[in-house]
Amino acid sequence: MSGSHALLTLSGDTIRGYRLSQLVGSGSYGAVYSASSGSDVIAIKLSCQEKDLAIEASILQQLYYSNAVPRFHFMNKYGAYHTIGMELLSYDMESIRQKIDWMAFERPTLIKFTYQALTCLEAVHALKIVHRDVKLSNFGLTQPTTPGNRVAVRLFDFGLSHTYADADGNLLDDDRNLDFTKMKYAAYDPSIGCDPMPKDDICQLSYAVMYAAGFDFAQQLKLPAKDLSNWKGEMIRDPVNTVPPQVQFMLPFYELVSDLNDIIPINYSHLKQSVQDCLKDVDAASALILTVEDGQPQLT
Ligand SMILES: Nc1ncnc2c1ncn2[C@@H]1O[C@H](COP(=O)(O)OP(=O)(O)OP(=O)(O)O)[C@@H](O)[C@H]1O
Repeated sequence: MSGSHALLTLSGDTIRGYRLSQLVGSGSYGAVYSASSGSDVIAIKLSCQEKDLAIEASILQQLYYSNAVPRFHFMNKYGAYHTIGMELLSYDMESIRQKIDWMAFERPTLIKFTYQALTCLEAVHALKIVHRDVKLSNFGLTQPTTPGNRVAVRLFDFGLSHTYADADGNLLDDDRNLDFTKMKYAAYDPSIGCDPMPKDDICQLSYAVMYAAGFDFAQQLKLPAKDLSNWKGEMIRDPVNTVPPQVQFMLPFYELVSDLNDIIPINYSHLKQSVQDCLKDVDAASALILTVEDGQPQLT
């Protein structure tokens, strides 16, 4: 059995007093289980990638009170695996998208999601951390709270993240030397070899939003490298004529994203206001509501 396959068959094992109950997700190097100890239910992520998991644990700890990421519980070693215990989220945004009509969120949902996702990134960037792997499947929702089934957006999977500057603002290298030119959904600058910076997280968010709106971003990523790069460049040079029809209504946001650079500090209030301006009759800061009927989630 390969190491990664073995990661998927650990239901029933106990880690730090928590019994792994159900596999809730898996990625290239990790598996995530729901796990319980009495009435306490959490998520436990297991991975063989020691360094990535240590970075992720440290970042979740730093962001504990931010309401931007799942709450950190513990880090542990379990046989050959490294583990993180954290708050159990409900759905991730991509798995909801796959289950809803037309595989596209409605405009008010897109607006509320984008607003909250920006708030998450603002908290992350405030600590001089850049996520570098922003995509729809890396945003999750908290467990619904009663009354009303309100949920909040959380950013997770900090395996590729990096603290890019110290407290004095000196830039810090990442000795993992990750190559972001190979990441299809990288923002334009990293795709041509620049180090990913906070504005690139926001650019990746803008790609995630068009995908969430029903634009066939997966097909776009299949373009020859040169064409894909040209398209990303055009999104910056000429958003009016490049932003896909599904998110033309969010042009105020895309225009601001195209103006971001690494010199001028990001004005998150301005970005959030631009999201609000896209749909004036919806309060972008109002809560998202998650309902599930016959296994079919709805996010409004
Ligand atoms: N705290 C959590 N609560 C519930 N589910 C989670 C949680 N964290 C992650 N998941 C689920 O597990 C999946 C894999 O998690 P994660 O993305 O952190 O692993 P990874 O191996 O780093 O993945 P990737 O290959 O995308 O980098 C996610 O897509 C999500 O569905």
